Order: sequence, then structure tokens, then C-alpha cells
Amino acid sequence: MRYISTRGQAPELSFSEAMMTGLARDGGLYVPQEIPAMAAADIAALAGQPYEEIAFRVMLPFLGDTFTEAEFRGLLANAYGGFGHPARAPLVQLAPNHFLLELFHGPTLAFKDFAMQLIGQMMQAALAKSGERITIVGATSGDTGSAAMEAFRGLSNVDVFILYPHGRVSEVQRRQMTTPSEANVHAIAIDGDFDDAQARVKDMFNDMEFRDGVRLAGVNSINWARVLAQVVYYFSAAVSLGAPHRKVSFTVPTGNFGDIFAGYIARKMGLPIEKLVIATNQNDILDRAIKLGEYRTDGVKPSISPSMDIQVSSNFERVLFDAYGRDGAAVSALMGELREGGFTISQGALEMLREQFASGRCSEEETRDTIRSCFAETGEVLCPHSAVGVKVAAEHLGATPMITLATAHPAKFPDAVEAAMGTRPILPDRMADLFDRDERVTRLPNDLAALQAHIRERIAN
Ligand SMILES: Cc1ncc(COP(=O)(O)O)c(C=O)c1O
Ligand SMILES: N[C@@H](CCOP(=O)(O)O)C(=O)O
Repeated sequence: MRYISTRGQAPELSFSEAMMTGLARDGGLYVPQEIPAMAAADIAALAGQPYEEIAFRVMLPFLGDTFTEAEFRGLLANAYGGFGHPARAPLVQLAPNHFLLELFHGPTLAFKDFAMQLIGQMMQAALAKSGERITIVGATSGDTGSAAMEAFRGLSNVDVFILYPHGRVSEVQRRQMTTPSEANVHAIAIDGDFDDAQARVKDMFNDMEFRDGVRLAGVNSINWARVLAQVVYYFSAAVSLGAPHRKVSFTVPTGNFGDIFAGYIARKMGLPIEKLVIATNQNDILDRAIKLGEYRTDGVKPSISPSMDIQVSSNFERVLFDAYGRDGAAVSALMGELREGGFTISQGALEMLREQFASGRCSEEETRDTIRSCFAETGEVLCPHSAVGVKVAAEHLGATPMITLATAHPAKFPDAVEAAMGTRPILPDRMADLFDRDERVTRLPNDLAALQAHIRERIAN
């Protein structure tokens, strides 16, 4: 299995090289040269298997010779053993044909743990073999950062720097990033929004001297391994509702397009997914792109679902690569236009996108209403991101079972949930002292040189 860049100019890599490389050296994102198909009988055989076994069978064809089968099984056991639910990703029924896939039972209470816990294991195994030391720099709108720190804290051969937008994450999210005491994890609050943070991380990857000097690695969904690990729960959820004999649909609260792109890969592997619905908050660039054919940024608007306050959706580049016939030059040109504000999607590409994705948008008021009504009707407490998904899913219900991804635990966003339904969700016991712990964070301007200087100085000490 080889991996190629969406911009067509970077070297082809193996799985482990792509995982350790992060952003391709031409600025693109790595994708598999081809997607391995899974036969219907093999999909059917996943039913009733433990989550780790499903992950093993779904991911193995993508890994090449990176790990032996026994090694990979060991990594999966370590990654998911600490999850707070035996099913890892349980399904809850909301209505006769509407289900919620709870992805928040990992250590930091968001779906990011599914990929980050595993990528932490896989990267450590790769580093143990190579003897290298790496510097991970990531951008977060709140959840990737804490998941990354949790996965890598305390390691002697990895430093982790997380850039988050100052004042634009929830207090629980901020404290999850600023209170770990391990010296190898560093929180940086930047004066800007998530798009600024993500752009600076990509700038660091595109600065070859810095990149090679600090041995830069990425754990955002820039990293193909992140996306791959997220493909698994589409399979586990679908087979538990009767796939491949029965089709299912998914609605995915979407920001950086990584999670829904994992669903698109699952469908390409052969999982019979009828609809894949993009659900956005008021940062609705992806909904506008599908409906109007215009991919144009109009500034990040802070919302009560802050993790989705994103305009430049990194992984949209991966699907554009397919939509434009895997033409790296065409994707490079589009990304150039995006730097100037946006582009019009060609008719052919738009048709492909509309075949693959439906979309919808949820306002702030609708998010609050959905938290309130979902609790009243089902007893399920939604985080604001999951509420965006549930509201948009309701517009796409039909004969096929709909699965909405519940991407975070409501207790990560207590103020928004309390404002909506009058009750404050409680953090699990193991986090009960989160508000008593000391915080450690550096505030920096949205400036590449200042960020690089800070990182260089910290890793030198
Ligand atoms: C809680 C939550 N929901 C949804 C999303 C959107 O996921 P993606 O960026 O993969 O589209 C994020 C951030 O990524 C998130 O943290
Ligand atoms: N919502 C995310 C944004 C970063 O997304 P990623 O999937 O590319 O890491 C977050 O919580 O940080």
C-alpha cells in the first residue's frame, strides 16, 4: 500500500512513513493510492466482534508491513483498553429510525480519542524501532489538543505543542490542555482563530529548515493515520444495525472534514452507506459549498459548538482530489485560490460531491432547542456539536436507519448545555479535580516566527 499527495509533487510513501511525515512536502495531504475493498461476507463477519477486532480487520489492509499482526493487536488493546464503555462506541436509539453513536467514552471525552489513542501507540512503536525523537505541533479548536496531550504525555522522545485560539475554547477544554503536569506537553494560546492556528501549523510544515530541524510530526487529521482509525466506527455501527444486508446513513457534525471523510472511505471500502450528511454550525462553508458550489471563507464566527468553528476544512482537500480526478495540479491551483478567499467548484466536481454528500446547517438557537428537546423526548444529554448533528439528521430521516455521531461528552461544554436545558452536566469522577489543578500556558501572537522561536527554545531545554 502506497500513499500519494493530493498535490501530486511529493514522494510516494509507505503507511509508517506517511504517519510520521504528517503534511506532504508539497503542502498536500497523503491519501492511499487505492482504497482496499472489503467483501460483503467480510463485512457481515464483523457483526458481534469486539471493537478492537473490527479495527484490526478494517485497518490491516492499509498498514503494509508496518507492524506484525501480533504487534498491531497489542497496540489496539493498549489504545482502547482504557475506554469507559465496553462497546467503546455504543449506539443509543433516539427514535424508531434514528440512532446516536456515542464517541465520547475515551479518556478526554471526545471522538478524537479513538484515533489519537491508537496513533499514540503506533507512533511510539515506530519511534522505538527508529530511535528518533520528534516534535509534534498541532492546532486545535478544543478537542484534538487534549487528546494529543493525553496520548503522548510523559514520553521522553516526543514533545507536543498545541496551538489553540485564545478565549475560543470551553473552560473544560482549556483546562484539559493547560493542566497536564508532564514537561513534554506545551499549551500555546494564540491570538487568532482556529483557521489561524491550523495555517501556522501548515506554515511550519512548509518551512523545510524548521520542519527538518525539529523533526516535525503532525497529529491533526493532516495525518492519514488519524482518518484511518476513524473509519472503524462507521463499520462497527453499521454492522450492529444489519449492514451489509441493510443500508445505513450517517450524519456527522463537521468542521475540519476529517470525521466525515472517514465515512466516505468506509463507503469506498464497500460499506453500504446511503447518505453521508455534513452537519455544520453557523460556520457553514461546507453546507454552502455543497448547496451553491462556492467554497468561500467568510471569517470564523464563535459559536456554542466551538470545536466546529472552522472555515478552512483541511480534509476537504482530500475529497476535492477525488472530485477533480486525482489531478494534483488542479488541487494545488484551488488551494492557491483558497488562500485568496475561495473558489468556484467545477460542475463535474460538484456533481461528484453532491452524489457523495448531503448537507445541512444548524443555527445557535436550533442547537439550544435540540439539546432541550432531545433531553425532554429521549433523556439523552447532547453536547452542542452532537446537537448540530441531531438537528440536521432530523431533516434527512427516511426508511434507512440514520446514525448521528455524538462527538463529545456534554460535560465538556457545561455552560452551553446548562443554558439550553437548565441542568449542568457533570464531569466523570476521574476529572473531578480539573478546576483545582494549576494551569500552564504560553500566550503568543499569531506569528510564525514567534511560534517557531518558542518551540525551538522549549525543545532545547
Ligand atoms: C466535538 C467535535 N465535534 C465535531 C468536530 C468536527 O470534526 P471534523 O473536524 O473531523 O469535521 C470536532 C472537531 O474536529 C469536534 O471536536
Ligand atoms: N475540532 C478539532 C479541530 C482540529 O481537527 P483535526 O481533526 O484536524 O485534528 C479540534 O477539536 O481540535
